[in-house]
Amino acid sequence: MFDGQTLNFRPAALRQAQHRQVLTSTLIFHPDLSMVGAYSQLTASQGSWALSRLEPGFHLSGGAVRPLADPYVSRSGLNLSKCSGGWQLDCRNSSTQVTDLNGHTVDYLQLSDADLSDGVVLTLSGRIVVLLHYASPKEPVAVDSVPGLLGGSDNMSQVRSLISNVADLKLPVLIRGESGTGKEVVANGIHNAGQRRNKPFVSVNMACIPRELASSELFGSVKGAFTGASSRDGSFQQADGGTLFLDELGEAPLEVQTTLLRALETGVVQAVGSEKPRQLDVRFVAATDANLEKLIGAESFKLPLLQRLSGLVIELLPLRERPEDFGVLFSHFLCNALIETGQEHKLLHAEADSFGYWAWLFARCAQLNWPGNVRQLRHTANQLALGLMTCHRLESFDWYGFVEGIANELQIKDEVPAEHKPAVELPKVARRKPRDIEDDEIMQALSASDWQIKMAADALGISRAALYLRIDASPALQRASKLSEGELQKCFEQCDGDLELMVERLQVSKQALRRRLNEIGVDCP
Ligand SMILES: Nc1ncnc2c1ncn2[C@@H]1O[C@H](COP(=O)(O)OP(=O)(O)OP(=O)(O)O)[C@@H](O)[C@H]1O
Repeated sequence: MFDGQTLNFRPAALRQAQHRQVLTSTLIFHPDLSMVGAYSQLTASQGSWALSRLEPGFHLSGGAVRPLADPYVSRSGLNLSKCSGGWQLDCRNSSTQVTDLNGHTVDYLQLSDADLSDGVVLTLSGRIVVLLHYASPKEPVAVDSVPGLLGGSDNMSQVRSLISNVADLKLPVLIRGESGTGKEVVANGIHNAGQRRNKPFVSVNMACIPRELASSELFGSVKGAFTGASSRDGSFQQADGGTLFLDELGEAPLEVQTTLLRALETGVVQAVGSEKPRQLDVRFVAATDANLEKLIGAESFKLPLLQRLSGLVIELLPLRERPEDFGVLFSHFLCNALIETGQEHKLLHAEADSFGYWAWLFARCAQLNWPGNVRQLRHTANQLALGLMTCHRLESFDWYGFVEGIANELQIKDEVPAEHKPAVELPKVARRKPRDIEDDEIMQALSASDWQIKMAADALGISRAALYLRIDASPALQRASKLSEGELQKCFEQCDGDLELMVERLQVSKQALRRRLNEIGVDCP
């Protein structure tokens, strides 16, 4: 299959500019029926760049590539490499053609500093997505040195070397970063990279420890210590010899902070009702997305606790500030989700002509400059895999609708602009007659789209109105607007007002449910 076609970036086309920069590209491509997330970098002696004429016929001089099933992408993976003719990028396609997202063939592309700061997305021959952007020069760190932690950005490389430096020390580590940036992954990485890896890793959500039970939750209790007390270990004893992960540290009630601080300062713990203090060997890793300094100012967080726990502070940047990690993470989550739902053939063995759908999707999602967090990215990959379950063929999936849905969810105002139609022709979903669709399929589509009527209707290839009619006609399906006040009240109480849970139980659209609850005067967030 590989025909050795190569894109050639001629150094002559690299324009002079003021700043020394490193251009980094994330490549997602599809050689010989396997998909690869690769990472490469090209150093310019001086700034601004132009991608030059594309001349097929050069040979590959990059390193080996690894299949997506092994998500760790090595720095020695696919490289832009220098050869006598210039810079080369293996494209592995017989009709090498670079297109921008408008589908126009790009023969010569000049990128300004501003373009590169924002990030530029190109699709090559409908099967490779290149995300070009600036990054600063860095020392290579083995990308797989911390298993489970993906990404080759500066931030991830720095986190990896910090983890390696402290893994075997008992130094407490405080991990800071917005929600969903991977703090727990890092905490696990610290534990697994060190000598404690075969000992327990105990995670405690500090927000969930009731203030009146702080001591017994953390240090355990002996039988009869208080009414109903049984003899049990607390989190400290459970983590003896291993790591205690104090998650959501900023949410810990003050009483819990005091109890914790006392144990950290004395180095011993005493089970409630016991006379005997115990010395334990516990390594502390804490995580928070809270502004602890502000909390200290407001006297709701204790400064000495912060000082005790921040032997080393690891800062995780949000994904929007390290766009080069997007491709690797998305392809990893997507591949896992497809494997879990038994659909890996749709990606790993996709027909060559349908790979354009994936390339388009990656390009569009990369172009959203992913304002969400890593967890949302994983959720999106899962949603996509579920959505695809109702489509036997990739072309019958509503790719536009899906990306629009993501944009809405992430509150990105601009929808896919008309001029950003995909480089590949995405046929519209084949329209179907509503009566030809079984209730089961409707149920699956609704469930896969989280009961979002538009998304489900698009996936089924029928109109929204037709879907409502089918729901009304089927005894197995229901609409929020048709639920009785009593039914709603009961479910609201049973679910403690948790809207997500109610949607799951009642199997209706969230928006409609919220509307209906408001109608009957139930306050819901
Ligand atoms: N660098 C990464 N490599 C692989 N998976 C990641 C990475 N970062 C985050 N994830 C995945 O994203 C999801 C959220 O990560 P995690 O729970 O560690 O975030 P968090 O910062 O602890 O979130 P929170 O503050 O809400 O507790 C998990 O599924 C995790 O596996």
